Amino acid sequence: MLKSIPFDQTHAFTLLTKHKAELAETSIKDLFKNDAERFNKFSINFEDILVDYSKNLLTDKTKAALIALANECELDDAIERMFTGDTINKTENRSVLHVALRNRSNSPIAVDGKDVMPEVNAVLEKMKGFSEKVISGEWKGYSDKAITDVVNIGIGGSDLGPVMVTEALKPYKNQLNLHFVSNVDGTHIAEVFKKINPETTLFLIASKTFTTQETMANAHSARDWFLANGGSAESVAKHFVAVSTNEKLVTAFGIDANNMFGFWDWVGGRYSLWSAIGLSIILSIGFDNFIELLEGAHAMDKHFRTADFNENIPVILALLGIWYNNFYGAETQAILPYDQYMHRFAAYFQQGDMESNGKYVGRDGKAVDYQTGPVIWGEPGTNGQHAFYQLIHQGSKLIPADFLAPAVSHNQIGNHHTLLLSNFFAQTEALMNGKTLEEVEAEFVKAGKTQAEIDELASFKVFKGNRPTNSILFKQLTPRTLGSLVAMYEHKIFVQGVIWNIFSFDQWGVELGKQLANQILPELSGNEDVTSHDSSTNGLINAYKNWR
Ligand SMILES: O=P(O)(O)OC[C@H]1O[C@H](O)[C@@H](O)[C@@H](O)[C@@H]1O
Repeated sequence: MLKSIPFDQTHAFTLLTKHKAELAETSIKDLFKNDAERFNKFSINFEDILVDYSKNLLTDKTKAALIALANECELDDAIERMFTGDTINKTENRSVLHVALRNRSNSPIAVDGKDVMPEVNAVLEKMKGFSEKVISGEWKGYSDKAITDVVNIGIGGSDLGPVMVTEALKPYKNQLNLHFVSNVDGTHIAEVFKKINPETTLFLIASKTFTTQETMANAHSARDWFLANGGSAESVAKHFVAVSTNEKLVTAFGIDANNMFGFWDWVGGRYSLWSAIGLSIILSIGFDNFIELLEGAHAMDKHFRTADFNENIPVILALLGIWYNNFYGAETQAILPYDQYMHRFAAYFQQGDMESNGKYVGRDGKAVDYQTGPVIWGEPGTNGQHAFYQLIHQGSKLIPADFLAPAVSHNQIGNHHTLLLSNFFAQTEALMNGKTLEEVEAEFVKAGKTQAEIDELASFKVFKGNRPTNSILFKQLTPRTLGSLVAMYEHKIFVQGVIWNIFSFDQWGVELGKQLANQILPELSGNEDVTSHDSSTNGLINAYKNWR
């Protein structure tokens, strides 16, 4: 079990608070001027990934103090506990073993004394056999036609990972058309129905619990649609498979246990794309590419578990996040991929990070009085530049940002990629350097402006700079590299949770939402006015009843 170590009572916390005051007059720009080795010192190469964290408000002393903080919070011990199957998810009494799902070395990992690797490998083999049949056309629908379309029905962790990865790895895609239905809004599934043919469609019902209201509603509507459009009860087995930990409910729904791909309660929903939840990924890019994804994640796992904290990418990124979040009052973290294929990457980590570290209760059961998880947001560059970067450059808030980009594009069209990357390089430089009043005035003079015009306008064009960024440059967005990048962020989140002294692997806040919706549901039938809530909720429900 993880110890409770209140983070703000550590010696390192006090040191960092003092150290922040020492840095008050320091700019990142000056740190570069005074140290020719800064980039080499504060960047890490890992396989085809280069993580440059030199454009941060960080000196050797800052780094040492942050690592001292990690040590004082016994991060080493926490990492080992995760990798060896300790029940670190205390509030649900579970191990946290997404690392076992991609444990390509196959070394034994025990939960309650039993090695989980044979089961992990058995499910992978089952998915391999099944996906090969579907992709090759050997798996036939009820009218003996090959499958052309796959519809993944799931939400949260049973949707976001597969969506993000299948989008990111589109260049590796085969002929199957992938669709994702998550929202309980009937519009989502209705639009998919317009595009598919029941004879050639395979539905994957993906739900860890197989109780999630949205997913169950969509699954039943899919089956109703299938039966109403030519399918029969006997042919359901050819068109519906399930991905779940709950065999009982899967069979109760009418899906044969043979058509179920299992996983285990030690896989958190938001960490489940590596499990059978990845079946839609396998169907989209093939089993071998999925294994590459796992290999990439496994390589990052090994790095995280063994590298000295000074050179440990997830640890460094996590500590930098804590530095800004808890010592500079930053409330958000932007994730900005300069790769259109990664357009769901930030959305994916909204769940990964905010569901994990959006907690105010410490591991001792008491409320913490410091900030925990940041608000995660972002869009691909350069779209973001023309939307919200104004606030990052000149707003009143400090917004630490991760910039990610591939050196080689999958689509070599004209000079698009050099244009894209020139923006990637320019933005972090500009965020750091800013623009002084003198520089702005010089520009005005050059443009022939009068002194009166300069006096009136110059201040608006000043950029303070000193805005911290990480640049994560990688060779190309391959399955292996994507696997490493996702695992890198997963472990970053883990490290932050350990240091903030919270439990990162439960999600009671989401469970509350599920209960509340179920309470109101019966009140929405009938025409009588509802009076059981506050006047706003009553008023809204009753207005809805009048209009529908
Ligand atoms: O896979 P399930 O069980 O349908 O859960 C879907 C999602 O439900 C809730 O929002 C949370 O528990 C998430 O972590 C989970 O990913």
